[in-house]
Amino acid sequence: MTRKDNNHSHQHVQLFRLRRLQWGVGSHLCTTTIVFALYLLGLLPVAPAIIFACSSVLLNVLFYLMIRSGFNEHFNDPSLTGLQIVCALLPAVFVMYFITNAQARTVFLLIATGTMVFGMFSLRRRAIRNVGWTILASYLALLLALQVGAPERIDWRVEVVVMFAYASVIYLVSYLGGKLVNMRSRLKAQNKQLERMASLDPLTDLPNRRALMQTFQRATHQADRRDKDHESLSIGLLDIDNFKQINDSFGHDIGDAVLKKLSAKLRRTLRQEDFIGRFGGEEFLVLLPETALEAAEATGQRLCEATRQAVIEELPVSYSLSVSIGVTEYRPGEKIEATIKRADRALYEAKAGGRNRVIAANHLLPESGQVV
Ligand SMILES: Nc1nc2c(ncn2[C@@H]2O[C@H](COP(=O)(O)OP(=O)(O)OP(=O)(O)O)[C@@H](O)[C@H]2O)c(=O)[nH]1
Repeated sequence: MTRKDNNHSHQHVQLFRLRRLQWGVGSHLCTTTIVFALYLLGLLPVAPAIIFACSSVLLNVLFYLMIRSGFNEHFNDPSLTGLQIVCALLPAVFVMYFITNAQARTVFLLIATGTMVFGMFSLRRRAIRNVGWTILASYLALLLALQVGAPERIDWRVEVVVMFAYASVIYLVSYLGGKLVNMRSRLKAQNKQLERMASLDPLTDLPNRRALMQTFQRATHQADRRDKDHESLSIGLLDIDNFKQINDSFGHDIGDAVLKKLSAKLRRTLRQEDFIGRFGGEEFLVLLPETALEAAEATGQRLCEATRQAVIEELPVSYSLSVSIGVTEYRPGEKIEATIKRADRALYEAKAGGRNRVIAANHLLPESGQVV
């Protein structure tokens, strides 16, 4: 993955976190509505209701700024889910203190459970459980505060049952959350493997034709954008010479081993930023970004030399392995199939000219009345 791809996916993750913050805002709005409903019902004085609404707004603005500025990256959980849930507890516990009806108080435990369930999608099992225990501990602290400030508002027998029920809910949610986390990481690993399988050639471990075409297409977009600075992009179509003969004389397994070992050797011969993949059979496509035709021809020569020098134990020492290569430069705006076709024609010339060589498709040389 290039640095640009990394940046792109990082921005994507941050955007996703911001979008998830909207859920938090939604839940705050919902709780604020309940708080004001309790006020209208005469179960809560107006001052705590207003303080609750203000602190909700403040918290959400704070979290928004933290994600927007990238400060969230300094946290163990950059999505800040656990922190958001725990911070949302403070105004809730504060407002609960002033609610005169015990039954109305438990509504907040219900909302807190909802937020915990929400945490199941991004928190690990332990973190979910910790959030749950924090909620329960806050509730207990509230009851103790009430015991001191307004003991007539609590019935400890009922509260013990409530807390026991809530502890069971915490256990259940964290258990299910753990299962969900496992499922998610298994799915992620399987997706990665599927992606790998869909883009790699199983024999040579090089990118397959599909991946090659995608990368080539992307490279042409970049070359088209940079056209003003004359950034070139060249390709080479490489074919092992007389490969059928290797199969026929030494067997298909030896043919496979040659493909495998030569692929690795070719990959090592190229620069880090170059790209090589198996185009099909014994044919390979090489993508050479920021490379003009002359330099591409020189790279082709290096690949030819590397093939001649390749030590493949499965072949007799006397066997001289060689490749033929057709290189060409991508012309801004053209279809990749047209570039490949030109490289293929150059490759055909290389084969016809005696193999074990590089032929560059010269832009100006007409062939059968066509410009190649
Ligand atoms: N062992 C092995 N052989 C393969 C594989 N894919 C294609 N081939 C063989 O590669 C050979 C290609 O033969 P041809 O197209 O005649 O080309 P060539 O013998 O290399 O001759 P030139 O290209 O003209 O030099 C065929 O015999 C295919 O069966 C593979 O994965 N493993």
